[in-house]
Amino acid sequence: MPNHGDWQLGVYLDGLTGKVPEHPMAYAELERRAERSMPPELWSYVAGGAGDERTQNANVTAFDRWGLMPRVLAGAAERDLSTELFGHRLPTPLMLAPVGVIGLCDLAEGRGDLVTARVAAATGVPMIASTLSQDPMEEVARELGDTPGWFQLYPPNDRELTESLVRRAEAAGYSAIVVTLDTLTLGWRPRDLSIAGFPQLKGQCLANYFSDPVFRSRLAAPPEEDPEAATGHWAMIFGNQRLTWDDLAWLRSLTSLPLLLKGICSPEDARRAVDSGVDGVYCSNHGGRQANGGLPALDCLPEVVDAAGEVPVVFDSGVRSGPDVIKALALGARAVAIGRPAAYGLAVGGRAGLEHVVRCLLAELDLTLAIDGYASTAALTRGDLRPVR
Ligand SMILES: Cc1cc2nc3c(=O)[nH]c(=O)nc-3n(C[C@H](O)[C@H](O)[C@H](O)COP(=O)(O)O)c2cc1C
Ligand SMILES: CC(C)CC(=O)C(=O)O
Repeated sequence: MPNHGDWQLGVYLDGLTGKVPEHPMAYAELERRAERSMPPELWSYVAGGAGDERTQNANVTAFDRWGLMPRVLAGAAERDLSTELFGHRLPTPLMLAPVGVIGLCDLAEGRGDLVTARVAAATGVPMIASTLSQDPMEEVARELGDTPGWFQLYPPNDRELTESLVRRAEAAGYSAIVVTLDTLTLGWRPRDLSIAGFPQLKGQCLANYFSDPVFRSRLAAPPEEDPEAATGHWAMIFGNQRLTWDDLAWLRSLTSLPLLLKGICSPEDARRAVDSGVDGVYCSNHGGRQANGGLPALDCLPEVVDAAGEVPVVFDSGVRSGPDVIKALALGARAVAIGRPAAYGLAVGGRAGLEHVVRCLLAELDLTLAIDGYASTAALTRGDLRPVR
């Protein structure tokens, strides 16, 4: 596993003379380039959010309301970016959030799930592999090398299939299961609904279902012979709106791997999750893709952290820069994940593009700590932030 020295300042500057592909990119430029590179239906699907996207935008601007207090002469010549999660010491607190259709964001070959895993292996930044993928989870896991991978589970409304997906994730070597609970049905996404982006895309990211023995046993003909019927069956089983807290004991009993619940924004839910025996709480509003009119995820983070107590909290939604990562950590997250920035990096430059996004983000994170006098990401606290007036 690469040590965190890889993205320390010196190497970053080396990067400017050739190691980092092209030049460091601010998020706005990355987004512009991604829009130019991606087919319109894929761009709409990835960039879009729920309703008029106010919550999605508020996720991003929420970070502007906090500022890191700069300190001087603080002994931050060497920085420790590492964090610990479920017995793994990770070189940095950054993670790659699960993104269904990340496969298609690899515009050259459509193998984005595998490419993302290779970038995870090269950078030591863990990947959370989505249930919705172009390539089966077993093949994705093989690309991860020594870097931990977590499997994100959309629990279908078929318990036997849910169990089968979890068993496969365990056998493939994933080291945690993340159950996403904010997408038990799809959100109101006008960009998708108007140009029918997602319906065209979804058939291409069902490899985990089509390769599953339980899923296959539900079909009259194998997916290779009748993909339309298989996709239709998937549409029937994907949504699981009847899932409640009563099902949590069953979900918990499915695995002895660390279990996280993703989509938690309310402190009551965080408390309930902890009481139900989960190992981690994943505070996220799905990047504003599911419900509009809600709170920015960052605003929910401190209360979720307080409610979770000793249980670690992972955060995503709106993270666009190194300083954003610092703010989420200071508000109590143990690790911080990116969704759209990773998808855009892949779209703009394939493997090199995604690696560039990851390395730029980590370099900016490290450089900001160096300048503002913080020697350790794990030691950041809320007291290091002030509200911006
Ligand atoms: C195109 C796209 C597909 C996504 N697919 C999944 C998914 O399959 N499972 C999941 O739990 N979250 C999914 N998410 C949500 C991300 O995991 C994450 O919560 C979100 O992207 C974070 O916000 P950000 O994009 O502002 O970084 C998806 C997000 C995007 C943009
Ligand atoms: C198929 C979808 C549910 C994938 C997803 O989580 C998303 O588009 O946000």
